[in-house]
Amino acid sequence: MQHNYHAGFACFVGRPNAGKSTLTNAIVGQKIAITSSKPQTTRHTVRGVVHRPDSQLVLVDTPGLHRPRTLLGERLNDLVRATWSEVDVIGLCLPADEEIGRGDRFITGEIAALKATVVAVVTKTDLVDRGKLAQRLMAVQELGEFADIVPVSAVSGEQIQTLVDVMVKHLPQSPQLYPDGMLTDEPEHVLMAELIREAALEGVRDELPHSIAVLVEEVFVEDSGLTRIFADIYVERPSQKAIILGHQAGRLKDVGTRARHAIEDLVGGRVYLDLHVRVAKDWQRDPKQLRRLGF
Ligand SMILES: Nc1nc2c(ncn2[C@@H]2O[C@H](COP(=O)(O)OP(=O)(O)OP(=O)(O)O)[C@@H](O)[C@H]2O)c(=O)[nH]1
Repeated sequence: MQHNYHAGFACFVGRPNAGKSTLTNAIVGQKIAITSSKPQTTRHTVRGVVHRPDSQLVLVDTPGLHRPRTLLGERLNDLVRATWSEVDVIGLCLPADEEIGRGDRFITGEIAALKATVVAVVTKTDLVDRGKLAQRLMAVQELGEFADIVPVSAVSGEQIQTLVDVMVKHLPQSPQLYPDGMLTDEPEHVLMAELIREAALEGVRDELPHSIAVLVEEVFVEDSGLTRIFADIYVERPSQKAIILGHQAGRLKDVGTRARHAIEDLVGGRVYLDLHVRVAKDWQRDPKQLRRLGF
């Protein structure tokens, strides 16, 4: 483990419209906010990873907290608290152009009990003048105990790097959590795998009904913006491999082109797709293989 390397999870919370999503995008600085219509299997959706030489800040999405009115509401809130309790740093977003309200006080109270370090983030500072901002900062100071209070504007970019510095400062010492250059994890991988699987099945659906699975091994976003994806298409038998490959692997080439276009639409940039077809004998009956393939 690299000495003095810090890494951990952080999320932004706050009432609706507080500027959480805009702030996340400003920090990560790339189009990575891919929303899957499928229910998430992981508790966190990683929205982005900020890589620095000595640290890694992993920004996750967490569901919003609501005033519980029903038992279901309480259960949901328990889930939210469980999720929140897994992050190291929470950025509480409070818009500079609005008074602190009951919703803000409620959320502040809820997160105060967690182990996470809470940083108050006064958002949308470009919408107020200095006098108003000073007033708001004082009101925030009275709202609760915060490790830091950072005013930012996601629109002008002001103080965004300072906020990252502050959040990183509160991360625990830890080995690197994600490979260099990786910006998102599972949900995006799952979506990419699904697009590749769709392309691979096109035209041969009747021949290969359920015997094909796709595993995205690695995704790297290069500085140039090119996304490199390494994925394996798994089939059960060599005869099925031959179908996927086609004559002189010509069919696989088409599959790759179709999948690449679909993924380029998804990530909003250029994609290099490296596809391999592998035979994993009877993977559907092997729990270990199934788990590996995400089932
Ligand atoms: N002027 C200005 N507007 C901002 C800033 N950040 C966010 N906004 C605007 O505020 C509105 C809400 O921003 P979001 O990022 O969607 O807020 P959110 O907290 O994710 O909202 P919910 O998804 O409803 O919880 C949007 O119209 C943004 O364009 C900022 O720094 N400056």
